[in-house]
Formats: sequence, structure tokens, C-alpha cells
Amino acid sequence: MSQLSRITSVDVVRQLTPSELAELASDIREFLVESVSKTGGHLGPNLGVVELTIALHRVFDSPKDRIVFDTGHQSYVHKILTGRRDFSALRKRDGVSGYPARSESEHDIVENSHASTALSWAEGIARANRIKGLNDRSVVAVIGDGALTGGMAWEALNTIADEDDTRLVVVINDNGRSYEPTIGGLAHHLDALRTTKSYEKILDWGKRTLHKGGTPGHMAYDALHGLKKGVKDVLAPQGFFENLGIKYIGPVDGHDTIAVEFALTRAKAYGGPVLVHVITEKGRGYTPAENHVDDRFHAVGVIHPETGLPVAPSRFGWTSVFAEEIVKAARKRPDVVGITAAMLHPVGLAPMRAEFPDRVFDVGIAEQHAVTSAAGLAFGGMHPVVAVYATFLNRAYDQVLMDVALHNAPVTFMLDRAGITGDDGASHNGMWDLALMRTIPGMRVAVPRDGDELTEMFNTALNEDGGPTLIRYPKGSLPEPLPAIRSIGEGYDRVDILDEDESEAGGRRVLIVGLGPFAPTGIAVGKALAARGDRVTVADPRWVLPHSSTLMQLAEDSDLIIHIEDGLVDGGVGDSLRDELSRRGAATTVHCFGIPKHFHTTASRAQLIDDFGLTPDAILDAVGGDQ
Ligand SMILES: Cc1ncc(C[n+]2csc(CCOP(=O)(O)OP(=O)(O)O)c2C)c(N)n1
Ligand SMILES: CC(=O)[C@@H](O)[C@H](O)COP(=O)(O)O
Ligand SMILES: [Mg+2]
Repeated sequence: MSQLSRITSVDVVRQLTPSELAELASDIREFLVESVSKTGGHLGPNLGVVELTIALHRVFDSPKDRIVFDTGHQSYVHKILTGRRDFSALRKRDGVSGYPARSESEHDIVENSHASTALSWAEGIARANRIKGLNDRSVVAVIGDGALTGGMAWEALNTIADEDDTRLVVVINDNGRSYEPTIGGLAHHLDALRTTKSYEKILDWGKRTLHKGGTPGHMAYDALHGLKKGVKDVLAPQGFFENLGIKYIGPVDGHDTIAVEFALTRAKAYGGPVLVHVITEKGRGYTPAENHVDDRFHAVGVIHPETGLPVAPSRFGWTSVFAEEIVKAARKRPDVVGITAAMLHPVGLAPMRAEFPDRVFDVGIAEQHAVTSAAGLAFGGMHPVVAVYATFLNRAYDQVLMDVALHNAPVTFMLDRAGITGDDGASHNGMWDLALMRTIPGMRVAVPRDGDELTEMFNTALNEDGGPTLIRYPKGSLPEPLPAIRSIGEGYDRVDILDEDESEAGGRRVLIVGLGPFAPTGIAVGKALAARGDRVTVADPRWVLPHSSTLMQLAEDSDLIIHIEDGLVDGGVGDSLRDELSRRGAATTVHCFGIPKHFHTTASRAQLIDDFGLTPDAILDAVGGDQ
């Protein structure tokens, strides 16, 4: 790792010769495989942007120039080049975050790892620079072909096209894939541009000019800066971008640092908005990733570096249950269709697409469109199942409310990665959905405590034709089945009793509700309180919103309720239960436990559960005052 060990700051990168740059790229790839295989992380995307990131840092003077990474999952190389090479605790507490983080470096700008926002961020920063007269500063947005399918990116492009004097460079990192190959008209257009030869010729000319002098590295960089003459000839617009009025450079071989440098230098010199189309390969240089059909190692767990095989094979048991159930349902019901926002495999729709390719739709990273399209499908007689990560549904709140719920559309939402996810940082905890769904009239929400429950709830949801249903489940492996000792009520009104202490000792009547993955916690708390003399019922309401009449009856008959959920404590399901009881004039005390309303920095799920006081001991301590 001779060149990598020299990189003590980004300035050193600017001094390297072409052959040293090639060595550096190879060192970085070796480092990425070695370190990310131990921690897990976004290996494939980062292997693809090694040369691009080196070139960005040679042409632009970060942090004076701003480099904004869309989504941010591809910022590992940027971290390495800007002095953060200790990846031993990548995506762990107190380690390097998996995304840009302002607390880590002045080179990091945007921490939001929800896709398609970079162009809006960059446009805003560039506009601010212009207003402040900071005309020597450039702003660069690096966006993937996948993220470019998101509506926000198109909205931003629309504005950018009107800002002739804004120093803004949009780099499209086009590897042809999101997880899977990127879908849609824009992806086809990028494909078509890839085959354009005239620009390659111009860029070849640039490269030849640079190499001709035989003076590598720093001199080459200076030479690039000197090549301002004739910039207009190089920057002829192309196709779709031409029609929008945005200058286009490309396509450029993203694994040729000098070619990318040349293109970026031209873009920087232009002085207005320019789009640079860079072709890269996801997983580049690591055979297991290059050969990985599903997603080129988009996001891996801990793997064996030699083979790329996972150390712990089944990380996502909840997803597998859904994957199997929707295939079974699709076999029986031709109206069942699946929708994914560019995450076919991670949400579990791949087996259904394999068997029913015409009934699974990948809409790109377009959650808003996914939801409203589902409303349309429902109107057309289908039963759509929208499978997304919980955190990404935030983006489509208005569509769930106005297009689905207002029209009583029978759409089923399957929210994977709901609750605390931890290692993906603040943006990826699926902690907002319950509080948001609480505000939606007619939305029925279920939280399964095990795989059997998920199966049953999913089938109930598919049989609902009067309005929307939503089922949310966490990231990770499945818990052991937790059977009820008895049930009260039927259908949506059914409440499962998981434990009860029927002693007539005369203690308080305590109702404990631990939603979904917190059901075992509820049982543990219940046992401890029963041992202290309380009369305890541990209940699982299953369909948690709206509150069932059975649950309300149990609640009204209790002196104290302890409510635990894997969602926001303020405004969540427990909070809603407390409001409902108060409206009914019940005197019951409700203690709510859940996720505090903060942005939580990276840590493991277990660590965060501990921090939030969601362990049985912490809950017992917290309710201790009521003894
Ligand atoms: C709003 C939103 N939806 C879904 C995701 C999940 N996601 C993360 S990266 C990704 C694919 C990104 O593809 P692209 O932008 O081309 O980047 P690449 O990984 O190919 O470099 C998806 C779907 C997300 N981060 N944000
Ligand atoms: C960047 C992004 O949003 C996804 O790649 C996400 O990090 C994947 O998370 P899982 O590993 O939980 O599937
Ligand atoms: Mg891509």
C-alpha cells in the first residue's frame, strides 16, 4: 500500500504522477476489500468510484469547492482521501460513519442518505455563493444513474437549466445500476449517450495532449487548468440535456483518472451549469463483486474477502417470510401485484418477479410515484403491495394520505427495516412511520411479533378491499415463534394475550403492550412486576392502529399501562392510546417507551436499545416510582 500510506491529506493526491495515481487506485481497492469485508458496508459502489473520486479531489479544491455526494453511500474513497483511513469501526459507534458526516470532516456536506437530493443541495449552495459574490468557488454534485431516477433530481435539473451563471458541475456516476440495472427512459437515454463517439474523441485528444509533454502529475494538472481556450467547442450539449439547456460532457471512462480529470477541468472552467457523464463499473476490480448478478455487492455484511461469501448467511429473515408469502398469494390471486422503488432483492420481491415477471414493477428510486401508481392500480382492480424500507416511506407521506387513503384504495404497504436499524446512521432508522400513519384516516397498521404473525397479517391485508393496510417489521433475523396463550376478539379486533398473572393478590391491574419485536421485553417486564404483586396482563394488539375495541376495553380496565414500541415515543402508538383513553375520561396511567425524537448517530441496534432505556431492567427502573 505504498501510495495509500502517503495520503496524509488531500493535497498529497494533487501531487501524484499518473503512474502513482494508478498505484493509488489499486491500493484503495485493496484497502476497501480488506476493511469492508470485516465490517460490512457499501463495497460495490465504492469500488466503482475510486478513479472518479481521485479526479474530483485533484480538480476541485475541497472544502472551498463543495463536493456533494448523492445518497452518500459511495463516499468511502472521499473519506480515505480526506484523512479518514481508519475503517476498523466503519458504521459502528465512534467509528467512521457509512455516509458523509459533518462531525467528521469539513469536506463532508450532506448527511442525508435518502437518494436524489444532491442536485437540489448543490443548486442551493451554488446560488448562495453567487449571492455572496464567491465567484471563484465551484459546487459539484455527484449523482448515480439510480438516484437520477428520483423526482427531486428532475425538479432540480429543471431549475438548474435556468441558471446560466451558476458555477455548478453535475457528475453523473453512471454504472448502469441501482441495485439491479437502472430502469426507465432516462436510463435508456444514458445508454444511448454511452455509444456516442464524438465526445470520446475530444477527450482522447485531451488525454493525448496531457501525456505528450511526458511531464506527469502536478504539471499535468496545471496543463489541464491552462486548457481553457475553445471550451465552448468541447461543451456541446447532448440529447435530453441539450433540450433542457444544460451543457454536457461525455461519456467519459470513469476508470481513467486523467480522462475524468480532463472532463472535470473543462466543466470547472465553464462557469455555468455543466453535466459530466462518467461511465463506471460497480464492484470494479473485485471479482466476487463484478460477478455478483443481483447487485454487484451494493451493500454487504461481513464477508470472506477471498470469495465474497457471507460469514453469516441469512441476515434478513423477516424479508424472506414476506418474499415467500407474496409468491403464494400471487399463485392464488391474479390481482396481487408488487411494487419496488429500485430495491427488488432487499425488500423480498425477487422470487415473485422470477415467477411472475409481469406483476412486479420496479419504478426506480421513486417512492412517491410508487405509491400513487399503486392507487391507480387499485382503481384498476389490482391489489398492489408496495414494499419499501420504513424510512423511505417518509418521502411519500402525502401520496399515502391523499392518493391512497383519501380514495380508500386497497393498497398494502410492507415496511421492511422498520424501527431501529442502527448501523446505517440517523437517516435509516425506520422510526417515523408509526407516528406518521397515526395521522392517516382509515390506515390499518399491523406490527407482527414473529414470522407466523407476519404471514397471517399479510393475508388479512390482502383480503382488505375497503382501504389501505400497512405491516412493519424490523431489520434482521426472525425471532422464535411466540404463541399466544389465548386470544380475545376477532379479525382486526383480535388481541393476543402472551402472558398473564391471574393472582387475586390485590395488586394493581397492569396492562403491558410490547409491539412486535418488543413482545418478549413486555413479557420479561410483566414477570418482574407480577413477582412484586401486580396483576399483570401482557397483550399483543397485533393491528395496532386504529386501536381496537378489544384493546380499549383491556386498557380501560387497567390501572397502569406500559407501552413499548420500536418507533417514536412522542406521537407514536402508545401516545395515541394515551390520548384515546384521556378522550374517554379513563384514569389509567400510560407509560410510553420508544425511540426518542432525535437524530441518532451510528451504533448497533442493541446499543441504541440500551441507550433509549428499552431493556426490561431500564423499563422497570423507569416505572419504579409507581410501585
Ligand atoms: C429515497 C431512497 N430510496 C431508496 C434508497 C435505497 N438506495 C440506496 S442506494 C440505491 C441505489 C442507488 O443507485 P445509484 O444512485 O445509481 O448509485 P450506485 O449505488 O449505483 O453507485 C438505493 C435504491 C435510498 N437511499 N433513498
Ligand atoms: C444506501 C441505502 O440506502 C441502502 O444501500 C441501505 O444502506 C441498505 O441497507 P440494508 O443493508 O439494511 O439493506
Ligand atoms: Mg448506479
